[in-house]
Amino acid sequence: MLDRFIEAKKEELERLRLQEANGTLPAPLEIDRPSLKRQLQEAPSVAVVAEYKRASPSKGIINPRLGAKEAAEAYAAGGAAAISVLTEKAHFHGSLAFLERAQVAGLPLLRKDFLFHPLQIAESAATPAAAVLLIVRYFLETPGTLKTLVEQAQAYGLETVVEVFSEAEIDLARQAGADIIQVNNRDLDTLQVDLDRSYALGKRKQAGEVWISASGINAPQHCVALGERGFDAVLVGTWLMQHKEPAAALRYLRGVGPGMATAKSTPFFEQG
Ligand SMILES: O=C(O)c1ccccc1NCC(=O)[C@H](O)[C@H](O)COP(=O)(O)O
Repeated sequence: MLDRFIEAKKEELERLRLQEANGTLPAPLEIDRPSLKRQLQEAPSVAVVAEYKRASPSKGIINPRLGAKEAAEAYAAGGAAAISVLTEKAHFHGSLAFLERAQVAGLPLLRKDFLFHPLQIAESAATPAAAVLLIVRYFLETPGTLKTLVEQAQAYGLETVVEVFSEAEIDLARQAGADIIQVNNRDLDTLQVDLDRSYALGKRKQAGEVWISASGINAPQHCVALGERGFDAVLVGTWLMQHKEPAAALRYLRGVGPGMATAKSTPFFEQG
């Protein structure tokens, strides 16, 4: 699957190379980007990063009628700590323009895409994104490139969310300087989700890191269980996008009703 995602990026990279050669690459936005890390760290309970996702390889079309601006407003009203925006076009029907529209909520924005080239990071810096996603699996043979991209993003004032699937990938993420680590519960080949991956890998969290569990989260009990294992945040897309009232769905998920607090605790921390 990851190879298919890279293949779909060929045209985009050609365009970016041409823009660089012509001197028409968009300039970095000179704005104060809110910190995703701080926002997730300071949340009193397990934070929700709510995702704007119109379609996906696992579900096909999810909800093309909900606009990015409307979704962002609903997510903010429902208490999201940050918003993830899928910008990948070919498989997720995303667009960079969605980042501009989602900006209305004033929350940190995560650009979710398949990013592996410095020009894609440069292009991200021209958007209001606060952070970009980097998937360790793309850099198993070239861990130096992951480090370079993390540093390039930082130089632009962008944070990085570094996604892992295994213990070995956590080590690579740390070697690259990652301090926001995301465990993806979805197998990128079979597309099956299994929260046990987060439950197992959560034990590797170290002090000073922010951890996010992503994919397949659709119940307050998931947030409670992940909070008990030290996760600072959950990232939820499909379930919120499918819901008629995303703000209400988000409140339900966050357990803001009586007796449903999703406490954050750190019982399984590794010694850093
Ligand atoms: O969502 C997919 O089908 C998918 C397939 C292959 C690679 C990535 C995929 N999703 C990207 C994501 O990281 C998810 O959108 C995110 O974790 C939210 O997941 P969910 O709440 O299950 O929509």
